Amino acid sequence: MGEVDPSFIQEPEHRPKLAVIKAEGIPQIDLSPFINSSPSAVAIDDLISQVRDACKNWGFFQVINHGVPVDVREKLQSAAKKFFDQPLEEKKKVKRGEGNPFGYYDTEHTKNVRDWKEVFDFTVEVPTLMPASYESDDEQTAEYSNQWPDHPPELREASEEYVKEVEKLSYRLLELISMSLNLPANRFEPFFSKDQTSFVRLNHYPPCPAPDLALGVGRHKDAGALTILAQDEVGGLEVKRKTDGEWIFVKPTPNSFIINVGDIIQVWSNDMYESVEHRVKVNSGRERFSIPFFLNPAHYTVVAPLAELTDERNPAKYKSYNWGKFFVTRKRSNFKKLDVENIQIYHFKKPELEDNIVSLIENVVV
Ligand SMILES: O=C(O)CCC(=O)C(=O)O
Ligand SMILES: [Fe+2]
Repeated sequence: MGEVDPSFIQEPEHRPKLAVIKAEGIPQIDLSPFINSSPSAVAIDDLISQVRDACKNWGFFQVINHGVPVDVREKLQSAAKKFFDQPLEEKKKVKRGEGNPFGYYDTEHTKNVRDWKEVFDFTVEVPTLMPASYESDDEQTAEYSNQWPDHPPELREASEEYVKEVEKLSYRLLELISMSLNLPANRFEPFFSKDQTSFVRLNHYPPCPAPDLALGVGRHKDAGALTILAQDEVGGLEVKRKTDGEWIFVKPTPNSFIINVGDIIQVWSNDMYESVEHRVKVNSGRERFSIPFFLNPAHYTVVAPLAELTDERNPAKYKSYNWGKFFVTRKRSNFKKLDVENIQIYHFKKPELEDNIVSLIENVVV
């Protein structure tokens, strides 16, 4: 990417600190009791309570013994490196464009500042159905498929194998999260079993001559339900600690995955769990690779706090919204610098005072 163009420069208050804060990191959870075929009830209960604590306190956790074979992950990591090692003209042959949001690109903006990275996105469900536009009155849908490059030839198969394994893990995690909210294990399954809009991103962060000014990914929250991230040994991910807003470095642990709850789980849980801000630092010496799997529901999913988790004492904090429209609106702002803030779930937040008054009136009447 050469010199640091001004479009990459973060506002002073969002620039990264180069020193790493020594702190207790995000919790690590050993999933082996859940991956084993005959786990004890006590072990499962313990796991559920670890997941509950991690989701409440951090919104993030790291899992080990997760059941995804290490060779499946390594095959994709090495194919991804081969892909990004090619000259730009080669990568641009599978560039995302007006007609297809999946493929290669290097001009993503997060909060209107350009990210120091290049990515290759591919979708899980082929074809993936999505609203054709972000306009709320346009009901047309579009069908998207993947654009696989000729080189390296193994990228497609490595990607498809990886998805199969990580998707299984995502369902197990959803079950744990569901039980941690005192819901049946399969409560979330119908949102994903048909027409899911999940996708995988291969991230490449090249060495950056100004790691004090730019970020690999600017501060953001993931918009979907759940993210399962594989990071390499270089490190760079930072999570905003809920207790004090400090940015905490996520130390790479070999063969682990980093899990975070996204905005949709925040809304479903009516703020019991929070989708937490994170960002990626870059460095001047080493390139870094990471692979997030974004678990997203069908585009027609109407996202709202779950009825089981709300009542008159804890009324729904959000108005419902359409996932597909939210997603395409967010994507639009990620690819060009806009003058407006991109769409966020707090735009759907109900005014609390009004809620309280309504529930007070209801209580008086009843
Ligand atoms: O590369 C990473 O560690 C995280 C990337 C990320 O947060 C994202 O792509 O949403
Ligand atoms: Fe993210």
